[in-house]
Amino acid sequence: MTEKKGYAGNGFVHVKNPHLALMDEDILYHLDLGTKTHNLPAMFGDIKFVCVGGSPNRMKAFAQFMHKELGFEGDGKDVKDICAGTDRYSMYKVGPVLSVSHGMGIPSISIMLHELIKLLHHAKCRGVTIIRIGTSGGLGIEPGSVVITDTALDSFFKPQFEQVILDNVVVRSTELDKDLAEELLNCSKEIHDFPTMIGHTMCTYDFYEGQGRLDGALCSFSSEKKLEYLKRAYNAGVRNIEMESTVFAAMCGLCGLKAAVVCVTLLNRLEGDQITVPHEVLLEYQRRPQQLISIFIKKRLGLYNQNKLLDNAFFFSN
Ligand SMILES: O=P(O)(O)O[C@@H]1C[C@H](O)[C@@H](CO)O1
Ligand SMILES: O=c1cc[nH]c(=O)[nH]1
Repeated sequence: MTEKKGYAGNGFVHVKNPHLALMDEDILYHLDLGTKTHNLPAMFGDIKFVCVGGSPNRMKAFAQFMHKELGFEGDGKDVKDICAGTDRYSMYKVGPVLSVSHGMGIPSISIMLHELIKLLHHAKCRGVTIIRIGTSGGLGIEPGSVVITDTALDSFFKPQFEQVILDNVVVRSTELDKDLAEELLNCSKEIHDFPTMIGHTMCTYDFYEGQGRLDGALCSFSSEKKLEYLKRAYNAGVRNIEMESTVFAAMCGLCGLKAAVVCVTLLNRLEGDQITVPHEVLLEYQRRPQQLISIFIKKRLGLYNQNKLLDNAFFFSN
């Protein structure tokens, strides 16, 4: 069974669940938010950009970076974790930007996305763009390159995500918004410090065996088999490998959210498995997608003027 994409005609976020309308209260358990305990439209109604990524520290750093980039007063160091009541995910709001962590892998991001999408729906948000800013393993490209995903592929190089629902397998499309990917690539032309490209991203259920690594606790294949698989992936158009893009693309597509995946590559998987770059270099790599997204957001808000910020602080309130 294949499910059809959502239609985002009116710009609202679609929740495709008839049971929700019958519920008196919706508790977003893993976010420690709820429709009766929080005024979600007042708290989140102005959100236009949602950025998600695996690590809570990265998403806090991104919020602090956006605080500075959008010209808010102060250093943003005291930005509050809205989900501090739970240690599952972290969430920060900076004007129209929401920065949320999702943990590692498909099950973790999927739980976060169910609750985040309902949150945007309850808050009556319109015209939201959602971007995953992550890390990945590169295929045949220079480490530190940034890949903007056009289509997320599964481990068989298919553009689909298989969701098990009860005892059925439902196949969902993993295509992302092509215009958004092009817009992001255009923004990357403002940055000259690292290469950025559009390519397919392979999404796996595991970092080790699932990504053809020889250095896990378990490995049953040869170095030749690994390279043969990774080269086939490269020939299928895959330029990087990570662990969330298929379910992210599928869920956002069905709920009418314009979505993009922008990941930096930490290594070239055709040359090795272990991530050997020093910690400071890793931190600098992780900032690359953030730099790109900051330009994109500022351009969308009309605040980007040849690298000079307009005096925009008074536009926003936290
Ligand atoms: O957003 P992050 O950097 O967590 O994405 C990738 C995919 C996995 O979650 C993780 C593996 O190291 O990094
Ligand atoms: O190789 C890598 C690096 C980061 N994240 C992944 O999923 N794989």
